[in-house]
Amino acid sequence: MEEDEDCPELVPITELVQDEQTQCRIPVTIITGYLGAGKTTLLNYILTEQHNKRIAVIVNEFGEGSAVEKSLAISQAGELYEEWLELRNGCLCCSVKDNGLKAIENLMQKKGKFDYILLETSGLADPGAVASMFWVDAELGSDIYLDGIVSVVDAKYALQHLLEEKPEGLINEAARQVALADVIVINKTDLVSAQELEDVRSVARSINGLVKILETQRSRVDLAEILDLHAFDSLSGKSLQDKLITSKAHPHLDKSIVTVTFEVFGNVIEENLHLFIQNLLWEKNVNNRNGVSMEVIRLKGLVAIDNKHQQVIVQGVHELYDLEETQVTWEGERLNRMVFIGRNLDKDVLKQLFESALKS
Ligand SMILES: Nc1nc2c(ncn2[C@@H]2O[C@H](COP(=O)(O)OP(=O)(O)OP(=O)(O)O)[C@@H](O)[C@H]2O)c(=O)[nH]1
Ligand SMILES: [Zn+2]
Repeated sequence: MEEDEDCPELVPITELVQDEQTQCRIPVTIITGYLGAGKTTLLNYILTEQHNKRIAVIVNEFGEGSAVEKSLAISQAGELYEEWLELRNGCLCCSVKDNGLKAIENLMQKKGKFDYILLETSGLADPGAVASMFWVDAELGSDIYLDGIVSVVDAKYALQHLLEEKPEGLINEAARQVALADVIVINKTDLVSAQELEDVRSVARSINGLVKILETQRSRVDLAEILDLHAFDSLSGKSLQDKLITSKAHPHLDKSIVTVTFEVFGNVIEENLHLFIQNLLWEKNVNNRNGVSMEVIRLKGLVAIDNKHQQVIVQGVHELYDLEETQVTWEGERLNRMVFIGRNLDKDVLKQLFESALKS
């Protein structure tokens, strides 16, 4: 068994600039996806695949009434272990805030550290809510951090789920899962034609312009494509406009979830940036040109704060957001990059508001 002090060994070279704190913390990847899409198949595949990580899997299913235990599978070098995770009220989603993470941490103390945690949310759960909870805890000094959100999509039924119109005000859960994802696994490709697959791809793309899309049968993915994404602590590299892979498909409904990005040079005044984000996420009083309130599901940004040498990352999931200073110092031009995924978004309005938060 490994020493508690050991860091995970598989640190990607590109991430070595990460702050040291992150390196000893344990990543959590949230696996989401519509009912029956192939989440459990994916987890089983990962657990039985040879890898040199000690991976803990937590399944967050609803509907077990007063159940107080959750199955927790731990795999190491292809060997499986079963553990039980005790949760006070049986629902991880509701327990994470108080004792869920504690339970995971206790278990780690008992069993030695895991290198990685995978958390399957039930098919109808809002992954944003689960993500937010890990995030909140990170601020309390937990040694667990959110690495990314992987959404499994059923190639056969995706279009039906994604394009289904919901009553006014309600958001389409399948679309929300795609909107929040850092990686989409389009599974069951054996059940559809090349054209159908292309349609699924392009609708997913029209919702989330930055997401990485993988295609699988029986959820057999390359683990390197879904683990260690550092999706919540980096927004680096190429220009957003290059990164943004826009789909040819036009969103099918006005209420569709879309991705909006822009880049602006300058220094943003921190206080103004908070106001801008809070109006958007909390007050929800930022309207598009048709006077409809914009609804942001996911927000990411790399910003140049006035008087700060370091690049700052902005992350938002639903109403929760934070600013985090990176170890990277601005060199040359200070280019702010923003990404918004949500409904009724208006790029021009968002960009203008951001520009008015800049130091003149
Ligand atoms: N044809 C086909 N069937 C698949 C594939 N992957 C998974 N399945 C089947 O799809 C069904 C659902 O898979 P699960 O992995 O249980 O899906 P899930 O997302 O965990 O389902 P819930 O937890 O109920 O939401 C199972 O019967 C799988 O055997 C695939 O690539 N092709
Ligand atoms: Zn499942």
